[in-house]
Amino acid sequence: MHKIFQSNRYCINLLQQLKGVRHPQFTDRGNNQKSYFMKILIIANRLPVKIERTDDSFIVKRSEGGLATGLGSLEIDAEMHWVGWPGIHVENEDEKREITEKLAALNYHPVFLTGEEIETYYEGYSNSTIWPLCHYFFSYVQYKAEYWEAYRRVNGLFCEEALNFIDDNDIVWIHDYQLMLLPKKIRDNRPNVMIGYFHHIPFPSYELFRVLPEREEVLKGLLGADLIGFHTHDYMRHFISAVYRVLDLNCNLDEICLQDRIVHVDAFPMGINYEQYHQATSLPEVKKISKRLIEELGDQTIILSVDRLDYSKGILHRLEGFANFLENHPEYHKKVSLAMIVVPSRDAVERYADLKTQIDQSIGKINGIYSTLGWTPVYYFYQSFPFNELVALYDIADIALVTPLRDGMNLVAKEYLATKNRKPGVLILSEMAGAANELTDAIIINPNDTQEIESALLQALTMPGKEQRLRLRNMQKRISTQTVRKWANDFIAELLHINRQNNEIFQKIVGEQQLSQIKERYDQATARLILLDYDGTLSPFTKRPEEALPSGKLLHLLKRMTADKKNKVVINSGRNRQVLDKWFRGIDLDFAAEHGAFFKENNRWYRNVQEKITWDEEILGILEHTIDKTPRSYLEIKESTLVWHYRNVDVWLAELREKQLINALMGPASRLNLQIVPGNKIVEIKPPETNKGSEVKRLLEKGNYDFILAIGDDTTDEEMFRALPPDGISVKVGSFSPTAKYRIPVQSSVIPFFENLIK
Ligand SMILES: O=P(O)(O)OC[C@H]1O[C@H](O[C@H]2O[C@H](CO)[C@@H](O)[C@H](O)[C@H]2O)[C@H](O)[C@@H](O)[C@@H]1O
Ligand SMILES: O=c1ccn([C@@H]2O[C@H](COP(=O)(O)OP(=O)(O)O)[C@@H](O)[C@H]2O)c(=O)[nH]1
Repeated sequence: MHKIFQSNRYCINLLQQLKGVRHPQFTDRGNNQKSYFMKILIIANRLPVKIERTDDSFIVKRSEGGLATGLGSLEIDAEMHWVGWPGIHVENEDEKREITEKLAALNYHPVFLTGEEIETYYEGYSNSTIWPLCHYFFSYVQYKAEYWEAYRRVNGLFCEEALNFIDDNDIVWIHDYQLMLLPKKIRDNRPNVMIGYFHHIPFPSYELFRVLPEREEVLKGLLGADLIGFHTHDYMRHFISAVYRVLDLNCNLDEICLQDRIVHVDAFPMGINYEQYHQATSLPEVKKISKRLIEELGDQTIILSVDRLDYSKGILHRLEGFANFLENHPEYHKKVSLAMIVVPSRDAVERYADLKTQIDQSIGKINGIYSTLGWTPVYYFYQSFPFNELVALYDIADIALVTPLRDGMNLVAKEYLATKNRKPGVLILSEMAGAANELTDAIIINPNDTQEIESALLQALTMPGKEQRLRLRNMQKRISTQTVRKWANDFIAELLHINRQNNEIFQKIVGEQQLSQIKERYDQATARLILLDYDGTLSPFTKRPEEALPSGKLLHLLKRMTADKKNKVVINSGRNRQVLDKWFRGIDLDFAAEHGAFFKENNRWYRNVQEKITWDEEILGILEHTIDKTPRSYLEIKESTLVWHYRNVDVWLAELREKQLINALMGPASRLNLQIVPGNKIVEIKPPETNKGSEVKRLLEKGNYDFILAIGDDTTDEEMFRALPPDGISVKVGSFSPTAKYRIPVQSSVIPFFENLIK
């Protein structure tokens, strides 16, 4: 029984092959690391520093956030540089110079922003357009031409500064939504460097992303990277969906095929420095603060929440849930308090300033109603806490209440769990945080349902110690292995792997050197066999197959090729006999039609398959049903094959229907000994005996050639490439082929290639 499921996913095949061969890990590279690259350049909106102005100077303090810690622990021997905004507004040139010199000692390179740029690029496009869009706050999105202009301009400033430090072989790792145009800008200037981009916030569904007027430029900007990382598979999926819908690019699962390289997309959930938090409760300073807090709070149960002031964090929903809880559970009055840390953030953005007022009012109301002389229901801190104080709060808190309406990851949830060393605690976590994907032993809530917050609080307050410890252990197991160090190392390892893979693939592109090698062999040959696929190779892919008529230029080329008596030129196509005869009338070509089911030699057609097939009712029924459910798809009935075409169907729907169709056809196809072949925007049902390769084999048995060249763009052409002898020349048109020796990235280069060859 012949049943072959060929994948049309060249890139995946290739990836699998290459993965089988070698998957470089840092340790693989032994002592040769320096030959791979010399520097890693991190570019993020903010430098990991705090700069304080003194009377006559500046003090620069490193601020080791999660990112800096992770990158600091990269298992890679390379010089590390950072480019970013120093977080301080300075206009005076002498002051800028002084700060630049101080930062240079740390390998940090500042991009200074003017007041106007902070307003339009940072508060504007970054935090009033992209941030609300990515966090599903559609009605908060503000479009202003000057925001977009500034965003572009400032991305350009980051690029200019970064270019001062980038050499070929360097790694550039760009972070976050403030710099989405930067990967392309750097690629345009330094085509050979490895570029990674990590998106720290959610990437919204296409339906939301599409509203962005600059969606195309933003996506193209990101595609300058070789690797694009997200916290979760959902964000990754949304991004790929936006790419194929907005840019109409060829995407194969986690790969986006561009003309000159593949961009990979993957999920890398960011972790924390687990040990730092886990050991923190043994620090004398932390112990002291914890003790003081316990004394001050008495034996109250403490619910803790920690976030930047941001509408995405669901602070008002949390307060409403807590207020409901107090109203409905008076038995917990004087026994439970909510300690709420709200770190000031982006307060020049109107929405943030408004939210601050609403939070103040809500807390005022709750405390006004329920406070007693000895009990404050909500302790509210509108300030940032240093590490020791924060971990002391994590340590003493019985419950962490994390309720974002959307959050890229949420590191606070992980930090709370990691700190839990001395005594257990319960995490209540919103399902809308990226962290919820990993922390499945938390009490997961939908923060929009304030009743659910209320019942989660009750569940947490009554959870037996044994269950708390079990849940905690499970989650600590995960976060202690998926650390920020692993996150950074995984990302860079993948970037190196992709770079190597892209280099291997792209060595095959037919450039001047490759052309002259092929031409030399062509010129020396005495008997040549030239096998040509038609659609997508000799003719561009059109909306309707009947529109893909040969151009005058092509017909002229074929006449010249066939005029040379040393050439046997065969069009090896999936098209039927009638079309080939009609389109190439008067040219001395041979044909193979319907994937080798028929062939024409010396002006006569022969068949390799039985008489015209009467198609089985069940198969026709399945196809009909698929067409009914898939607008703009249609069936082509040929003499020996049935083809379901879906080139005009939405990509997502087509993918779904393709899978469903193949599943449904499997039974009848195996009963009737038919082969199902997925191709480029088609699924073909055909007898298994013939394919484009069987036709090549037949031709090779009959003739003796000293130059054999096959060219094609589709999966079905792989059979043709595989059937060539070892010295045969296989040329893939378009994206990658696991088999072909050469590649011509675009169809429009095919005719010029042959014109040069026969010149
Ligand atoms: O620089 P700011 O405007 O003050 O904002 C602070 C950072 O907030 C965002 O954090 C995100 O990254 C975290 C780590 O990946 C993730 O856990 C969180 O869910 C995200 O919201 C933002 O992405 C950063 O660029 C800001 O610097
Ligand atoms: O007073 C505070 C409150 C928070 N954080 C840190 O701020 C980060 C917040 O990260 P998260 O991913 O939770 O949210 P983001 O603010 O990045 O959206 C965490 O690492 C916290 O430890 C801090 O240093 N001091």
